[in-house]
Amino acid sequence: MGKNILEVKELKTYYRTRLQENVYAVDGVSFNLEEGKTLGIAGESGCGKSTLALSLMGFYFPPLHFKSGSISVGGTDIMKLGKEQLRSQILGREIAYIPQAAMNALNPTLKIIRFIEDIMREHRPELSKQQVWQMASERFETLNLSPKVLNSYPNELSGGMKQRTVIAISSILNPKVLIADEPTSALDVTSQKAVIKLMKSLLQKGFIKSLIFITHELPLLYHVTDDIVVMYAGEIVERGTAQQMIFDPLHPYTKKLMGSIIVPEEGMKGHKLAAIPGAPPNLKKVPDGCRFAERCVHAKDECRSGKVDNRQADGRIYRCHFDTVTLKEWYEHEQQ
Ligand SMILES: Nc1ncnc2c1ncn2[C@@H]1O[C@H](COP(=O)(O)OP(=O)(O)OP(=O)(O)O)[C@@H](O)[C@H]1O
Repeated sequence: MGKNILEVKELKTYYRTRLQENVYAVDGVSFNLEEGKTLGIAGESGCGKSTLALSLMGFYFPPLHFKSGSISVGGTDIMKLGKEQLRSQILGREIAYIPQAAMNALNPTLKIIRFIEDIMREHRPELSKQQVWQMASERFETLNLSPKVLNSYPNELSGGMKQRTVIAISSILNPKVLIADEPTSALDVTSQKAVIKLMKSLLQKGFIKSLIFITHELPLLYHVTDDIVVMYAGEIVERGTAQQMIFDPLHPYTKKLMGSIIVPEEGMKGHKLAAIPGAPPNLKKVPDGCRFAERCVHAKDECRSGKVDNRQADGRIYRCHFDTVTLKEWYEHEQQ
């Protein structure tokens, strides 16, 4: 086993709405990420993926609040740091985040090099403008991006190029963990491939040490990530290798989610999350017992009360009342 770059233990974070209600968007999440590994996060819309990403960055600005748990990046518990320490020592350097639609948030009046200068002014004030230019153009070249991009305005770049530029900027300080939230959505297939290639090359060249990839595009998760976690209603319901999760899911929710791509690889193209009847529970008041029970065709009375513990099987973890033999029997019957 490699060294853990990121360790998350029983993390609980919530939104406090204007009506003073709490939305428990991340509710007891634990996982580790090893050096050199890529972790995919999947789940339907609203299950807490983006909130988990924000929470890992320590972005606790109202309405988002930290409740409990720990987040350790490269051995430092970031929840024990003050806001200023977090900003100057951790964000961008140790852990970096590319939010959804980040490429559309670039200030259109600034040339790309200005964004990099801003980062360097904060983190490497000893560098002159010329040195920043030199460093940025070398980095862009190594990543197969034309250094000419540095002199361009965001709206002069295509969507795919803009996204690759955002990724190159976000990783300029060589963070140990890079979190990319839906980095390929709204891109055509060729641009998606270029973005994936870029992220792989960041890892191969050692500019980042690990990657968290949040996406709805299941085939991408299979091709890009080593492991996948599936979130449901603020919790991780299963974690395993990409191969296990896609071709041999255990948790009934993972099974439904992955249902659309348990077909030969050729047919995987274009498949997105399968529609699952019903809707996830309201995160203001989560039900007792298994949160998926209301939508699970296999649910029994015991699923609707008490605590559901994690189970371990074949090196993976899943949160369900039933053992693998029972689950696999059900799934075999479903296929007949
Ligand atoms: N600013 C906010 N205030 C209150 N509740 C919020 C806020 N942002 C998100 N939520 C709620 O938190 C829960 C988790 O949302 P989140 O955006 O993390 O899910 P997600 O899995 O990333 O979804 P998507 O794939 O659509 O981005 C949802 O119930 C959502 O409605």
